[in-house]
Amino acid sequence: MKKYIRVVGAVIVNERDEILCAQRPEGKSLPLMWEFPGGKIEAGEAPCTALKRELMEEMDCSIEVGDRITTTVHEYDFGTVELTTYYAKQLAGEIQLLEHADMKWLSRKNIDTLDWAPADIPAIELIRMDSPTK
Ligand SMILES: Nc1nc2c([nH]c(=O)n2[C@H]2C[C@H](O)[C@@H](COP(=O)(O)OP(=O)(O)OP(=O)(O)O)O2)c(=O)[nH]1
Repeated sequence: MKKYIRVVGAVIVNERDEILCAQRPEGKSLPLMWEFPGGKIEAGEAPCTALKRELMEEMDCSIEVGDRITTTVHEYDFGTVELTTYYAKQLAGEIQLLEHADMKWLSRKNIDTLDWAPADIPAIELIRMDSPTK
């Protein structure tokens, strides 16, 4: 059976209703594809705690976690990823790219112009259609 990997992703929205998009590094799975910052939930960890921990580790950024967007399951050759996305707001700190190759802030309507990790596509569609009040 394939490895089942539970992952959380933060959809960070700024005051201009732009979304933070992060590019994966070259040397890992899904190289140079775009994703939401976040990562694997550790054993016994709450999803929201995992998301805050990952954002500190990857971007030195503290966040407030908001509404859940969606949970989707995608089978990759290296395993099955269950991705849950949450809206989030940046609370403090300058975003630092400690693990990612690049980042962009994109408007909702332009968010689908990047080469997203396949597991993210359902969330991308929901975010594009969503209102800017979140
Ligand atoms: N953080 C994050 N990971 C995602 C997204 N979409 C998606 O398919 N993934 C995949 C990529 C990774 O295989 C896994 C997340 O684990 P991770 O963030 O700890 O990834 P990693 O590169 O450090 O680890 P690895 O895959 O090299 O083992 O989920 C997303 O939007 N955000």
